[in-house]
Amino acid sequence: MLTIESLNTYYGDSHILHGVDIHIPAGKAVGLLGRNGMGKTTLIRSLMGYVPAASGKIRWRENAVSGFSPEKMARLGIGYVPEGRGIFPNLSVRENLVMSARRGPSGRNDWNFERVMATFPRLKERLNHGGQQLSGGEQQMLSIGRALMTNPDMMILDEATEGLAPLIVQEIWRVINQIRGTGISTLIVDRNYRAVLAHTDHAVVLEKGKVVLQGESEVLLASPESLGAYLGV
Ligand SMILES: Nc1ncnc2c1ncn2[C@@H]1O[C@H](COP(=O)(O)OP(=O)(O)OP(=O)(O)O)[C@@H](O)[C@H]1O
Repeated sequence: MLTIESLNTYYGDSHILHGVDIHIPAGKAVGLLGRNGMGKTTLIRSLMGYVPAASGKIRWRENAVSGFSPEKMARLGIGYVPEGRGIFPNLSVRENLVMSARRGPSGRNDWNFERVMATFPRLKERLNHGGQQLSGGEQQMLSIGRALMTNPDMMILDEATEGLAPLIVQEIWRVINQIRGTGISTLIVDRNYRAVLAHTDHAVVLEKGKVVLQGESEVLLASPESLGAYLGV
């Protein structure tokens, strides 16, 4: 569904991504692992069009989409939940959700307001609160809810559980599981490598902007020593 080939990205003179290849098949969940600063967020920002890649190819459903804007990538069906949450703090929970609502590119419309409410009961109790009045966990749920309201075919979640209380973290993973169960492909970055491996089909490890290890998540989870060198675990 999404294929990245030989991606090279720079910030100024700093060469951050070195020929990265990643494939995310339709309906599959892929985890992106690596220590801080290894290029995970840069990879996501490059593929979404926030940071232009210097070279390489990005294909979505067999179409070349390299150089597309973030808006265009979102319209193609990629829901992005950025690190640090992308919500409108001055709008209410309801407004944040309703303004994101649209049919997916393939016509799917099953993620509507009611379904998002059913998925996040906490948000239902906060509908008229402003985005800035929410707790960190509620903001994260709202950010995921907004992406779901666009009826995407793929969701990208960057550090969705960062800084949240354990119960809320569990709740977020529950929702990620649910999203996965509906056939939406996912690309997941999270510091908790065990949780990532438990919720994905395949995982890719980045070190200094290079893919240094990849494999089936189940296999990597069963032999974490192979990850040790790269994740410091
Ligand atoms: N806007 C920027 N300008 C210059 N360098 C940047 C910028 N953003 C990130 N970097 C550098 O690019 C490298 C990769 O950062 P990136 O945020 O992609 O890593 P990451 O694996 O997502 O780590 P983290 O978990 O800390 O977010 C780091 O060396 C970082 O300092």
